[in-house]
Amino acid sequence: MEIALQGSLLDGIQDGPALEELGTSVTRRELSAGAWLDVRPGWVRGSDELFSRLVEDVPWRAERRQMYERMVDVPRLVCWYGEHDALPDPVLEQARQTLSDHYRDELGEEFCTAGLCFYRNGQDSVAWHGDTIGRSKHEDTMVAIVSLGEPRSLLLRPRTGGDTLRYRLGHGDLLVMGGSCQRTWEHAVPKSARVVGPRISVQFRPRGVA
Ligand SMILES: O=C(O)CCC(=O)C(=O)O
Ligand SMILES: [Fe+2]
Repeated sequence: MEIALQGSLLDGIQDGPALEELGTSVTRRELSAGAWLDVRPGWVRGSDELFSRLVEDVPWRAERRQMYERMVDVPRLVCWYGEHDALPDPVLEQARQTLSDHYRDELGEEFCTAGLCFYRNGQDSVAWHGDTIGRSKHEDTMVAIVSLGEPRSLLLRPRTGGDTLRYRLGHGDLLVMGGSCQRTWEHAVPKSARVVGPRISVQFRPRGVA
């Protein structure tokens, strides 16, 4: 009796990151042109510890890319996990599985890859783009983003012009871009002039979408 009680008490105050329920806690927002967003604030409980673990455990890489005739630093650190790579933390494995289960009927396939971005401070950013490398150039798909650490603004705007939407994402929030979102909308994480702490974004995508 005492032991059982202690066990259940320990469950309730269990340390360490874990996933909250997904189910009906996800709110959908229909956008124009067959695009939509699902949002689930605070999906990862204890997310600050997961953030710290990923800062340490992920082999972050600085990338450079050609911009006209110059090579420039990509303003964030990155790490890419393909479908056969072990993810750097069991909570991310669990997140990928839970997302696959939740969206399987609608998506018709699994989330496979994980792209990680580390925004070290307000100077790190990602410019306006859609994730249109691969099948997402022509097909509807989903990109699920888990945000850890300090909140940053994720902006979205329709390619045909229109108002920009702003979501402040951090501390375990989930946002899923779905439908035609990668083709018909663009997204960005702009630089911030304010002093902002670091954020990690984990993007889960189906095979052949980048
Ligand atoms: O930081 C984010 O959540 C977005 C990252 C992103 O759009 C990308 O890597 O394609
Ligand atoms: Fe993106």
